[in-house]
Amino acid sequence: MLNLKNKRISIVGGGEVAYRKALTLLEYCPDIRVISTFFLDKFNELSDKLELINEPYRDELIKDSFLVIAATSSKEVNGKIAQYCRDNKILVNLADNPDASDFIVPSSFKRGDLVISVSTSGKSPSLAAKIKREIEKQYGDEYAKYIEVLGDIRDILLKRCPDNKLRSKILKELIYLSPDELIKRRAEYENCSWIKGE
Ligand SMILES: C[C@@]1(CC(=O)O)C2=NC(=C\c3[nH]c(c(CCC(=O)O)c3CC(=O)O)Cc3[nH]c(c(CC(=O)O)c3CCC(=O)O)/C=C3\N/C(=C\2)[C@@H](CCC(=O)O)[C@]3(C)CC(=O)O)/[C@H]1CCC(=O)O
Ligand SMILES: NC(=O)c1ccc[n+]([C@@H]2O[C@H](COP(=O)([O-])OP(=O)(O)OC[C@H]3O[C@@H](n4cnc5c(N)ncnc54)[C@H](O)[C@@H]3O)[C@@H](O)[C@H]2O)c1
Repeated sequence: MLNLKNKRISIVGGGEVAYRKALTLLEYCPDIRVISTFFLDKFNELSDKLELINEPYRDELIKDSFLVIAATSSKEVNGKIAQYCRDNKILVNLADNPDASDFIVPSSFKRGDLVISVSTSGKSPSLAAKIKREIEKQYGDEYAKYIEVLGDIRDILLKRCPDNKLRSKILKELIYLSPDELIKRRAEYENCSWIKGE
């Protein structure tokens, strides 16, 4: 998982594929520039979150990017973008060429800080999306809160339980508690200064 919070991403293209990648990446990065000669109408709904540049691709427009998605309908333009990125050490994904990409965008979903991603390494994006839909049903919205409490308890243990073995044992057991038991446990740990074994 890359931390993209302080990085710029550029997406070239304004069609269905560019839109899908923009929606996914907005979950991780607040600085996204989209460059295209034409934009689907639904991009207007994201105009306060994305920088939309209505121009044909040129190298200058992506020069300060950390990561670039080449999603135009032109293989030639996508290839040109890939070449520029390679020459300038910018990570690049080509929507039409997984083999020439530095990374592949997986099918993914979030429940708060829980991120689940599925990839078929480019063999079948449809299968990746199907498996994601199956897993999505098993991990509902309640997991956002659940993972938050787990994170709180882990922070407390890192500060107040100096015994590494004990800490690791507790952390491994916590994930089998129900959400209510977990919340009780957080309150217990919050109220004691040092956590020791029985
Ligand atoms: C997961 C997902 C994420 C996303 O896009 O955000 C994603 N594709 C999704 C859907 C999807 N894409 C396509 C279909 C039509 C049916 C089919 O072909 O199966 C469907 C199904 C649909 O629309 O439901 C067509 C397609 N896709 C690629 C090519 C070009 C090629 O392979 O050469 C072509 C043919 C284009 C053509 O015909 O010209 C390439 C890639 N697509 C990837 C990701 C990467 C591999 C991921 C992996 O294998 O795990 C990779 C390699 C590159 C990349 O994009 O990083 C997203 C699911 C989102 C979700 O619902 O969760
Ligand atoms: N990765 C995937 O999941 C996936 C899925 C389907 C298709 N594809 C591939 O992705 C590409 C895009 O698919 P799409 O359905 O979004 O296509 P699309 O035709 O809807 O959109 C292409 C976009 O590229 C823009 N464009 C073309 N030339 C440009 C240039 N020189 N500069 C800037 N913008 C330019 C167009 O204005 C348009 O907005 C295709 O190559 C397709 O083969 C990938």
